[in-house]
Amino acid sequence: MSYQTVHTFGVSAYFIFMLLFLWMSMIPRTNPGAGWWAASICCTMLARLSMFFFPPIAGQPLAGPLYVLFISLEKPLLLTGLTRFLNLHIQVRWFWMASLASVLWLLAALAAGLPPFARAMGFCTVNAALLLYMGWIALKNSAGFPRWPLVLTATASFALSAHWLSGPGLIEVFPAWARNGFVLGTLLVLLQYLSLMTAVLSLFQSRLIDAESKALDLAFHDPLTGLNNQRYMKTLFDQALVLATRPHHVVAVFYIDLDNFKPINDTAGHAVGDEVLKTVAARLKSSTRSTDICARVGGDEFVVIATQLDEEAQAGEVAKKLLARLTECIPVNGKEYALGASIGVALYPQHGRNLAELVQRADKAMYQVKRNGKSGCEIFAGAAT
Ligand SMILES: Nc1nc2c(ncn2[C@@H]2O[C@H](COP(=O)(O)OP(=O)(O)OP(=O)(O)O)[C@@H](O)[C@H]2O)c(=O)[nH]1
Repeated sequence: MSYQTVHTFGVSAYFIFMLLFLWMSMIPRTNPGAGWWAASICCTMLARLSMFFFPPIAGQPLAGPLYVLFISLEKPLLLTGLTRFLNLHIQVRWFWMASLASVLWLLAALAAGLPPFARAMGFCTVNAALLLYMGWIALKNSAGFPRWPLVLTATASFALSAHWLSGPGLIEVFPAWARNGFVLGTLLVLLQYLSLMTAVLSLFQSRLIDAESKALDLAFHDPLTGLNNQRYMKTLFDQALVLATRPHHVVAVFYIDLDNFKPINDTAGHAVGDEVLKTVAARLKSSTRSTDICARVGGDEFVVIATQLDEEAQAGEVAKKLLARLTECIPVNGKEYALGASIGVALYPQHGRNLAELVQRADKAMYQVKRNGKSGCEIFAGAAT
């Protein structure tokens, strides 16, 4: 591969990568690292461009300084991008100081008239050390981030580190390595940036999926107890009715209002009240079948729908079971809290043909229990259970 071909390929590939990183940095909430990496690959591209326009083989005085300048900017930008991506609290000024030290070394070595090998060795060692550090932090902090892209970043960084470290020695022994080394370097840099790009996109994708599932969860569930919310209860009830095609099939709606819940809030605090509500929800779930529907429809109000009962009498048994579970003491932070529950029951199809009717009648039956002194259960129309 000719000198021009190597650098044309490098510059073109870096340019495309730079555009992609720029694009990623503009997508809201993609990742703060992407902008830094757009800047760092821009420096790599400019470093290559300087080699293209001022080839050192033609003895151009600008080639070396421009290359050194852009590479010295690239490494701290690259590392800063990684610290932003991984949300690390590392003082990035050390990266800049290391890069500055490598440039100062070059100037001092030039002034002292040191041979090219010695000059290059100091500069390359600093770059190799920064890349080694980059690989190490990518590996060490990959938990909670896309693992395989970061392992690839670390691998490419370690390989590039070895490449920088061995470069001056190899060029001394095999001068042709100056060109072959650029081919290898270009491929490794591309691998490193490709892995970073994959990491940004994978993280973005997993955050999107998380946000979507959280939004869905909020749309269908009560955030405190995790039970279904009122809207989703209606959907589930409609689905249950479609399945309720067996003759004599009964669906029972239980409207549950906790008794004396307010005093718990007032004396022990809202946080304890929340824990009590969560325990109530867990007890409702554990006392019903997986095909039944449990929903929180108000502060201390719940609806349970038993979807697959064979006969009316079973509804009374379920109500008693729920009452017994809910009136057991609830332990929170080492203290026990006693609750009661008033439960009204309405049956499908006897008491209503749709959920609104059934809930309204179960609610009416629940109020009858409250009027009769609380903590009990009653089927709509006054039939005692
Ligand atoms: N901790 C907590 N309390 C809530 C929440 N939502 C509503 N509440 C409270 O629940 C209480 C419900 O009021 P009531 O039903 O009158 O209380 P109660 O003492 O059970 O009254 P009875 O039903 O007549 O026995 C109110 O004090 C609300 O502030 C919540 O999410 N968390």
